[in-house]
Formats: sequence, structure tokens, C-alpha cells
Amino acid sequence: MPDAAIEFRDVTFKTPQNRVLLDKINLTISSGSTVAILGRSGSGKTTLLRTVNRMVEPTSGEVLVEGKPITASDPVMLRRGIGYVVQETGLFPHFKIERNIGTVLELAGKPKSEIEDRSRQLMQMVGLDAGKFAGRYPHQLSGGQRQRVGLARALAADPPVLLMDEPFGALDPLTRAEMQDVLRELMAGLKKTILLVTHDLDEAMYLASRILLIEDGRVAADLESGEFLNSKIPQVSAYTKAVHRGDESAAGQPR
Ligand SMILES: Nc1ncnc2c1ncn2[C@@H]1O[C@H](COP(=O)(O)OP(=O)(O)OP(=O)(O)O)[C@@H](O)[C@H]1O
Repeated sequence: MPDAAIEFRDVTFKTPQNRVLLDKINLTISSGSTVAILGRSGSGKTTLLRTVNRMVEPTSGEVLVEGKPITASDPVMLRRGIGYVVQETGLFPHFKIERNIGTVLELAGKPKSEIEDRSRQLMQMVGLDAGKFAGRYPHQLSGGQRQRVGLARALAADPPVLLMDEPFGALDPLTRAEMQDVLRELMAGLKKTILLVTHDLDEAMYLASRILLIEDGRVAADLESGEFLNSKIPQVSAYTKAVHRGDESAAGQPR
């Protein structure tokens, strides 16, 4: 396995109107690491993530996955080999959970029995009782359960890289914490490389060893998670201050 799971080399993306959404991004993401991407709305986080599975094609520069330029792969095949988890899981409403999880394997032509076994194994991995949920449809699940299915589906083909775009953003704090634990446990066992876009600094610190702060399509900070809170980089201080505003106002209020 190459040391770098993902490399961004001078990755720039401009819109047809010439608006620069990504401005010469250079990053190396080590294999097996989890890297969180923070930044204000519209800073380019999702766009950056999507350059990895070719949902966004850079205007210039290149992205390499496991040492290989991704332009060498057919986009559809590339996407089957990279897990992708988003806030709205994008499950197929008319497929049962088991089939939703096994979609990639079905597309790869795997035998039915293998798909069934793997789907059930994945359900256990993400904490869903297969006996109870395999035969249900997505609308018969809670939001948290659907996110578990989304995660299971992303892991189905055992991809080395997982792209996660605010995966737990729509969940209540308790369910979110549960999902973070599920993911952390999976990370320890599976050694995936994970790029995680989040608006939740606590989540970034809990799950990632490295945090990137993106601003206006540039990397404003690239820090070990432990360094983030005390960083003197102005953009980072501004971010952490905004996150911790609630602490200050609560402290000043009479109870
Ligand atoms: N293909 C495109 N053409 C034109 N504008 C785009 C395109 N893709 C994204 N944008 C715009 O570029 C900006 C960056 O989008 P992006 O989704 O990367 O931001 P983000 O940091 O992920 O934001 P959020 O946190 O709100 O999800 C936004 O203003 C978005 O509307």
C-alpha cells in the first residue's frame, strides 16, 4: 500500500463563470489516516471532496488515489472503488435495506448469496440487527438508522478510501455521538483512509488526527487535531472563537 492514499497536486477548479472554487490545493493524505475538513459554508469543502471521485473534474492540477492519477480510471469504476457517504444517504427508496447495501456488489456481478452474506455482515458492523432491518425499506428506518445503512453501503466493496460529507450533520446530538462511536470503532479495525467534511469541531477532533481549514478554496490551516484549539493562525482562532461563543455567553448568564 503506498504511503499516500490521496494526493492533491495543484488542484484548481473554476466555474464556467471563472469563479475560483479551489485554488492550487496541494495535500498529501496518508494511508489509514482520518482527515477532517472544516470551513465556512461555500468555502469549497464539498468541491474538494468531489474531485477525489471525479464528481468534480479539476480545471487544472491532478488528484492521485493510491499513487495513480484518477483520470486514468473510468469515473464509474473509480466511484465503485471509493466509499462515499453524504448527509442524505441517497438510498434507493424501492430497494430493501439488504439490496441497498449490496448495490455496488450487485453492479460488480457478485453472486446473490455472497451479496446477502456481506450485507448482513455489514449491518452487524454498523450496529443494525440484520434479522430486523434487512427486509425493510429506507422509509421504515429512522434518520440515524439510515445513516448506518449509508455507511454500510459505502463499505460494501471494502474500498481503501472513504469520502464523508457531513455524514452525521442531520442527526440529533445523541444519535450523532453514537454514529461517531460506530465510525471510530470501524476505523480502528478497518484502517481506511477517510476524508471527512464536517461543521462540527468536536467531531473533527474526536475522529480525525489532522484537521484542514479551508477558506475561499485555499487551505488556510493544516494542523494535527491536538494543535487546532490553541493555534494562533488567525483563521483558526476566528473559527474556534465562533464555535465556543455559546460557552462564554452561558457562563455570563444568571441561572
Ligand atoms: N459547479 C459549480 N458551478 C458553480 N458554482 C458552484 C459549483 N459547485 C459549487 N459551486 C458554488 O461554489 C461554492 C463552494 O461550494 P461547496 O459545496 O464546495 O462549499 P462547501 O464548503 O462544501 O459549503 P457547505 O458547507 O455549505 O456545504 C458555493 O458557493 C457553491 O454554490
